[in-house]
Amino acid sequence: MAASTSQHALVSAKSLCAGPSFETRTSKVGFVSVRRCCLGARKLGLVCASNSQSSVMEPAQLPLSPQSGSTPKKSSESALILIRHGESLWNEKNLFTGCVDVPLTPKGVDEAIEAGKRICNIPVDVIYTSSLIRAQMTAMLAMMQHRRKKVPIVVHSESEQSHRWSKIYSEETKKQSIPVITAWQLNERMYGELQGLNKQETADRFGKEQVHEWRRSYDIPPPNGESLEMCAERAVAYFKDQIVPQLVAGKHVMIAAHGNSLRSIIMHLDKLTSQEVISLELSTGIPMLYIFKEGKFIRRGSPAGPSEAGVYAYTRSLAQYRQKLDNMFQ
Ligand SMILES: O=C(O)[C@@H](CO)OP(=O)(O)O
Repeated sequence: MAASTSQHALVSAKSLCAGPSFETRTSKVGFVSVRRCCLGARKLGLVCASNSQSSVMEPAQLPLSPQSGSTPKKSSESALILIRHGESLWNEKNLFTGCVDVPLTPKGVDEAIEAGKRICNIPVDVIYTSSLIRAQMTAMLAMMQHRRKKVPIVVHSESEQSHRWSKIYSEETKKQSIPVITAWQLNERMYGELQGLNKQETADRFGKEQVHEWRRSYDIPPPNGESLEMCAERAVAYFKDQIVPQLVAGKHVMIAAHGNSLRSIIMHLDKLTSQEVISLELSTGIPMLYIFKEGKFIRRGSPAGPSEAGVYAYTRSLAQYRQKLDNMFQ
């Protein structure tokens, strides 16, 4: 079932994204049970709401925003990479995690490194992560693999002092950096009174159906926690207000986040219904690539590793970027 539905996703996408350079492997897509894909043709709200982060960020360090008076590169396309964090210590123990701030396991570290190899030829100008360490570790470990070798630097916006104390005084050094913006809105959905409980024991105690309803219904929250709908409300609002303006400005964006905050964003990008999104499962550490062009999101599948044979999700401009890296680093 996973293979056939993933295949469906790719076929759907392929019909919209013409060209031979498309991911042909279906097993590594990281999605299962999605019936409708690559339909991100919805006009997005491109108005940038007030940006608490940008008020404390270095203009030279920052991606341009429409509010800054820069001219968006209208004809350009931007890459959007989504990565669910690698396995965490509580994934390994089968515990409900939610907003508890748990680090990666060694396997999760490896997954993040592998994810990085898969995106090492795709441009990244700005990184968004949740405020949770497992997403931040994933973003940093993945970027260590990037061929461009820019340094990801966490933007500290918690106070005027933290902004001032983390200032960089070299324009050249700034150019060789990638801002990493952390946002609680991208956090995993808050799992309420299930946080820290064992998933199997909870199913034994409350019944499989009840626990499945808490885990995979769209609008039924776990006790004192967030439903997927509630999580989507804050994650998608953040995506539209803060991240879309970067894409409109021609910036290439990576988001490292969580199963449910990313499902929310994918629901928005692929226009999935609430029925469709509940059967969408994301693998840990598998990057997903979208192209943002002329106000539309086009799903390009999951990039393959650089040493793997075969074609994948490149567009012409991504292929040119890869060529540039080949020229720079060979
Ligand atoms: O425990 C959690 O926070 C999440 C993600 O690992 O679990 P679920 O699979 O139920 O969404």
